[in-house]
Amino acid sequence: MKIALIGYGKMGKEIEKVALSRGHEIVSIIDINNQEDFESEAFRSADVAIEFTNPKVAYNNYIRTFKAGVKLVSGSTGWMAEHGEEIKALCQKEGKTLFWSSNFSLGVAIFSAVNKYLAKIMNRFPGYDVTMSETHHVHKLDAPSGTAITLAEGILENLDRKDRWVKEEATSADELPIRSVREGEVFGIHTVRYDSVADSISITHDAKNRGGFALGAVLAAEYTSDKQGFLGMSDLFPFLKD
Ligand SMILES: NC(=O)C1=CN([C@@H]2O[C@H](COP(=O)(O)OP(=O)(O)OC[C@H]3O[C@@H](n4cnc5c(N)ncnc54)[C@H](OP(=O)(O)O)[C@@H]3O)[C@@H](O)[C@H]2O)C=CC1
Ligand SMILES: O=C(O)C1=N[C@H](C(=O)O)C[C@H](O)C1
Repeated sequence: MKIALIGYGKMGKEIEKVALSRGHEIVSIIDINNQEDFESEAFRSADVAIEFTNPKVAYNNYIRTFKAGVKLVSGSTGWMAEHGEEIKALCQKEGKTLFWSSNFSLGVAIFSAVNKYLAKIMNRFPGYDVTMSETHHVHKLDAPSGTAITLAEGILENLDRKDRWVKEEATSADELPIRSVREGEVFGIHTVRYDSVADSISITHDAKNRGGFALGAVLAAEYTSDKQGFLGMSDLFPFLKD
């Protein structure tokens, strides 16, 4: 498969390694200094573009990729609140294609399913209150992490006594607090914790490197090459749905 990379930072370089190891060809690499390449023949020849940049530029990259007629996989976080509805509509009504996930690692796909199941169970156990925390490297621009927001949404959909997530501290019982820590070069740790007066139950995903995110992104690209619409991990792994 012919793959274009948009963003050649920590994730772009990791994805290049995984893509080459799986027999794919990298036909174009777009970073901040060669934006004109969105119009290049090489970029247009890609079966799929994989985008990992930052919250501020991701939306613009999506629009330029759609204009070039190239299918897109993206892991950029922090853009969804502002542009999510428009991008979904372009995919669902205008024939564009984006596979997006806040976290491409297979471990987080499994963790998300367990998180939703645990939240459902906790409807029967009102003595437990839930909190979340996420820890990442100091270079990260967004907080809470995209993964933490997705996990929080999974809890809100399934646990009746919580209505919304908030940053850091809850001020009422219906709020789900997410604490964000930035330290060193941590790849990404997410914990969901239920506390009662008697005990606590925690589930944690701890990424050991960026290889898992990169593998998931390349698997998503392989899946997306002959699909259309707004896609996510529940399309790639339908057996993890509910
Ligand atoms: N979904 C998932 O599984 C994962 C998601 N992420 C997310 O992916 C994103 C990228 O992470 P990471 O690779 O660690 O970040 P990096 O900062 O290491 O890489 C981002 C790259 O994008 C470049 N860039 C900046 N602006 C543009 C632009 N307009 N067009 C093309 N490239 C541009 C940057 O260049 P320069 O440095 O010169 O600005 C940099 O090389 C973040 O939003 C992060 O949260 C990260 C890991 C996993
Ligand atoms: O910026 C990162 O590094 C990561 N970002 C994603 C997120 O915001 O959840 C995924 C992963 O945790 C690494």
